Amino acid sequence: MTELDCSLYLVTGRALLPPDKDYFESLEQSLQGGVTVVQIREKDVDTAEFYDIALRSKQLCDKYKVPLIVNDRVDIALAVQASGVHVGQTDMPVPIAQIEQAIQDGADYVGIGAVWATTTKNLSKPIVGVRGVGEMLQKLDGTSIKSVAIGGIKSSNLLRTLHGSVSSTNHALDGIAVVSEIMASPHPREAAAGLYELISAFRHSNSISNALSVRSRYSAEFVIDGVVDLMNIVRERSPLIHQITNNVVIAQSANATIALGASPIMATTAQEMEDLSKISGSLLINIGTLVTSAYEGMMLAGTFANAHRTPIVFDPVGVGASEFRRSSVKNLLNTWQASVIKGNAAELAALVGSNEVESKGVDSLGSGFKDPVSFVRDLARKERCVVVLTGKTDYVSDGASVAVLSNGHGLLGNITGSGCMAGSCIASFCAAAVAQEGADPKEPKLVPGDVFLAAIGGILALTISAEMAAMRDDVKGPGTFLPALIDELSLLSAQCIRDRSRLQIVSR
Ligand SMILES: Nc1ncnc2c1ncn2[C@@H]1O[C@H](COP(=O)(O)OP(=O)(O)OP(=O)(O)O)[C@@H](O)[C@H]1O
Ligand SMILES: Cc1ncsc1CCO
Repeated sequence: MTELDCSLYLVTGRALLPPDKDYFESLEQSLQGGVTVVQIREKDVDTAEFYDIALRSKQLCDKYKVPLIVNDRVDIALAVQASGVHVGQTDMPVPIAQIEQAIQDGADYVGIGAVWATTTKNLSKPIVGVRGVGEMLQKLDGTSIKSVAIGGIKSSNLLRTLHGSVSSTNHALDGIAVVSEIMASPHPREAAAGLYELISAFRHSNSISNALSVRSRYSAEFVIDGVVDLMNIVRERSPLIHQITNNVVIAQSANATIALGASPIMATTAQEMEDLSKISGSLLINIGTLVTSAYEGMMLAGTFANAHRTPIVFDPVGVGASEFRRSSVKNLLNTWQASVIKGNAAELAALVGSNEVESKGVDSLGSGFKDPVSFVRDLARKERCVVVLTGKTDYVSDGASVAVLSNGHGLLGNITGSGCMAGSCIASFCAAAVAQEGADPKEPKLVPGDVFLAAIGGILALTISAEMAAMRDDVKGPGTFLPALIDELSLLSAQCIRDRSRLQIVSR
């Protein structure tokens, strides 16, 4: 087979056609819209009818110079001189061994899925999940085998699917397979064209960068200027920050948000997530006191946030403490894509299944990672987002650069919820970053704005305010420190950030 362009791989199925839509008309319009490969899949037809459909489909595909692949039936593929035959299930989870087998068998491409299951109540539960796709793609490193993700992919989750389905080695998908969004559409040409445009834009941007980091190099001066700009935007625009957080810190996190200049709404119920997603500048999800009802809200809120290209800051509080937290975090991260994951050393160690750092409930014990710089960089690449590792020193990475931040005060470690407030501050800066850049629907980035700068900004705002609070005469200990910290967040000036920031950028 000649070089296969898998960008937009249509899997047909006459059962999905809208009423009165002719199959061949639909196929031709989807070819005009930019479908690059067609796989015909027919259930419950006899051989003669399948042959007929395959032959006419082949003629249409030839007209548009698009390869035709036949699902499962080698005899029909040969009879109509199709470009190929697809073997194996199309909509069952692909085990990693099957990828290895396909490499050995000399396959031209592999379909990886099912990424998403069918939609129920607006919530797509992943089967393989985009994080699973990324792992499988890594297996294809060094081969010329193309890859296509399949299963429940539609325009509402396309960007999240493309963004998340990239391995740590930056191996991205060659394309996506679509069934119902094109086949069930009364306007398949437009449906295909919209999908094709986004896929090609993403593939282009991912080939020139890793589509995760905004810049390949940052200087400390540039970062501080950027942070000051973002802080001003928080104050000028007062973005709405939707926070689903724990009931230990809910009031102090809301107050920290207001002090910084943003506007909090603390809401957890699934029924209101769609409405809130339309008006929020960013979303914070913190699992500190996770209950089942809030978990449902988190699943939905994140899904809507991705669809609206709104940043999600995720705080997997105490993830190592229980199996419930571990499995919930896994499902959440498989369902939506965070823009920032923030945690202390024990939480981030538990997230990757490492026992390098011990935890005690929500707290981290010991001195942390041996090589925190490499740890945050690798995790950012793996999770396809900015990672913030908190502690006496904070580390922030976009998968390329690492910012090492040495501000803060020991009193932050003596109150509860300083990490949670850091999350609220980061979410406020993320909303400012989106407002600063503005959403360009043609730009294939999951969220607009420089999330790396925003994450650094949130940490600097909290830690420098903490230093200011700790110096005050009225602060006698943790009890008086907390209200003073809220005061200092509201008083924080650009000059104070410039004078006090202690940051170093490590690039490799
Ligand atoms: N000893 C310390 N010195 C300076 N800064 C600190 C110290 N301890 C914590 N901080 C700061 O406090 C913030 C929160 O970090 P920490 O790692 O304590 O979060 P956490 O463990 O998630 O907190 P919590 O679970 O109470 O919300 C970080 O920005 C960090 O820099
Ligand atoms: C103490 C505590 N327990 C669950 S959440 C929380 C707040 C700090 O993470």
